[in-house]
Amino acid sequence: MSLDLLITGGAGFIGSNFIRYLLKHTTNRITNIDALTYAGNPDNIKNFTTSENYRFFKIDISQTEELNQVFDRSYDVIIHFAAESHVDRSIKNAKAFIETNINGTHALLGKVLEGKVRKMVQISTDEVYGSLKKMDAAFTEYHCLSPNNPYSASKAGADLLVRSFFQTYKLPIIITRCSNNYGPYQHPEKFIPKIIYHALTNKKIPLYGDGLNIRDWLHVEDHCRAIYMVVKHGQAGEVYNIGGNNEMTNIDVIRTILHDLGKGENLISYVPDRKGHDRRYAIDSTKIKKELGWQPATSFSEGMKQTIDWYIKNEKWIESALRRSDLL
Ligand SMILES: Cc1cn([C@H]2C[C@H](O)[C@@H](COP(=O)(O)OP(=O)(O)O[C@H]3O[C@H](C)C(=O)[C@H](O)[C@H]3O)O2)c(=O)[nH]c1=O
Repeated sequence: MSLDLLITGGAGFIGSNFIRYLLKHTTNRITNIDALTYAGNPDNIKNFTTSENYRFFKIDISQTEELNQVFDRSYDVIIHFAAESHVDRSIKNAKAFIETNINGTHALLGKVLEGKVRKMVQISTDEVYGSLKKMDAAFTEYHCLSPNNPYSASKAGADLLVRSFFQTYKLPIIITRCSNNYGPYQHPEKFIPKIIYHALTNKKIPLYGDGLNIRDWLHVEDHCRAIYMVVKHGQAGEVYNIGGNNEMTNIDVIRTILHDLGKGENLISYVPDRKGHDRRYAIDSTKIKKELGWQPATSFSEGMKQTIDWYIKNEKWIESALRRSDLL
């Protein structure tokens, strides 16, 4: 059965990959809304317009009048990707993070409360759990939230609002929390595309602190497949962690990419640490594996080769993304 889906933030990295996944594997009707800020890139969605199941509106979710425009119909599911997501930007100025991530989520919850949507999936992050010490176990869905930077605090705030709407109004809402994504169409301010672009153009690669912070890397296509399983089969009120099972130190990520590109380690430049830099993220994804039968399918070495290949072929895309963000 085809579903009527409302996707927020569908011109961003994970959102646009999710729509690509839907157009390839399903016949669902898709309404994509995105504010097209620096990270929501029209280039990411330009091929979608040929599909008759797809429509796009430039909308800021935190502006209720703008949001009303797409409620000319009701939806089966909202899949809520729209978010300010770069930790370094949130440390400089958190205002947009509060507006989009908290007020925007609140505005969408209002639409679910009005009965305009049958189900909502809130796309969140493992950063809301805070940081783990190296030897600790991974975070499960039942860990308390302990965010350490303004970005993760804004996502935790949104998650708690979502939870409260489930508890108070019994609305059919689900939260997913992923680890660090990588793959095509990721904004080059983020670690992996930044390393690739700097290596390709022989620029120094800034490595924060001692380079031993650990992230768990998840290929974006594995993530999109997991989200669609949650859309179809997830239980209201539940949280599902989605991890890549692939923890690496930042220095090892850089070394892998430099090696794949045949570049030397002289490109690495140790720079002062990010303020409040979380040491390690790791999540336990047993729940989604057991309950929904999801598994990550892409190994890091294979996913990284594909990803590097994509950025090599799309160097112009990287430069236009940097220009849109005043970074070039
Ligand atoms: C940009 C940059 C980053 N780093 C380090 C900082 C982190 O330890 C690691 C990854 O950084 P990035 O900013 O790409 O991602 P995180 O801060 O882990 O957060 C990301 O993954 C979570 C799940 C989200 O939810 C965020 O939205 C997403 O941005 O590389 C450097 O050493 N140098 C750099 O130039």
